[in-house]
Amino acid sequence: MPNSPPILITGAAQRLGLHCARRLLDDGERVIVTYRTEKPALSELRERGAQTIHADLGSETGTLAFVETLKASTPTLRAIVHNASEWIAETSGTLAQPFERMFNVHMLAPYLINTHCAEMLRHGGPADIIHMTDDVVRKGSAKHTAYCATKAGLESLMQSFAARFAPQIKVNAIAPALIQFNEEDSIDYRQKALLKSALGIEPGAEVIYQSVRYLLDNPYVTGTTLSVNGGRHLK
Ligand SMILES: NC(=O)C1=CN([C@@H]2O[C@H](COP(=O)(O)OP(=O)(O)OC[C@H]3O[C@@H](n4cnc5c(N)ncnc54)[C@H](OP(=O)(O)O)[C@@H]3O)[C@@H](O)[C@H]2O)C=CC1
Ligand SMILES: Nc1nc2c(c(=O)[nH]1)N=C([C@H](O)[C@@H](O)CO)CN2
Repeated sequence: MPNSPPILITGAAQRLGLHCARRLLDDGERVIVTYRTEKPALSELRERGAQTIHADLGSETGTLAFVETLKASTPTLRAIVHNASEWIAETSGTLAQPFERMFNVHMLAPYLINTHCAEMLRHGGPADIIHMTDDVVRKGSAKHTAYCATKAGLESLMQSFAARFAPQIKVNAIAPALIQFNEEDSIDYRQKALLKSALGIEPGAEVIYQSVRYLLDNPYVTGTTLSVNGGRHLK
């Protein structure tokens, strides 16, 4: 869609966000991605016409600086996908600092970006905001307590913004569980994680792109959470 406003995906230099950026470019969408750390795949996205903006969404200052850069880059947006995230487990060390970091990237940044950029989505055409939460919000997490709490906050923000921005802007969440392991995950960890869902597979990032595409294309879905969890709730 060469004349359609761009889709913004935060934290899309790797993994799920990168895959969604690639697939949306395949669809002919205009794409803007943010990155905190330069990664090899960013060159490919730039060659394909994506705009890349450096953004540290770990503080109010960093997020507001990004908002200014974004507003200078485009007058309108087709969608915002809040994908940037840190997955920090509880350790015996400091508790507050990781909690603050995840609060900032999972809650404060989406809150500020949605508030400051809503007008960019009000252009008369289809407009979406998508919050990437986590299936673990359903029941809490003993090992990723602060992570889960901040993702629960992101889920709540989705509901509030859906009510506030209707009918011009649809706002939804995607709640994944075990989409793509990290390289350092051990065989034992992987085997145990796969047993936690009814379907028992590591699906890969395409299922997240399919979920994003569904929400972008469906004009009658807002204020909802799309669970992409392989049936974890059945176990
Ligand atoms: N992968 C999975 O199986 C699951 C993923 N999810 C959710 O899906 C989304 C995508 O997951 P995944 O691709 O694994 O995510 P990653 O862990 O790969 O993180 C995505 C990006 O977020 C960026 N980021 C982290 N903190 C900040 C910050 N303060 N400012 C700017 N960017 C930041 C990272 O940048 P940098 O490279 O600089 O660190 C990274 O490139 C996330 O929201 C995640 O919580 C939920 C459940 C399962
Ligand atoms: N920012 C991230 N969040 C999450 C990740 C990740 O790699 N980065 N991974 C998971 C796991 O897949 C977990 O759901 C099961 O192992 C959760 N969130």
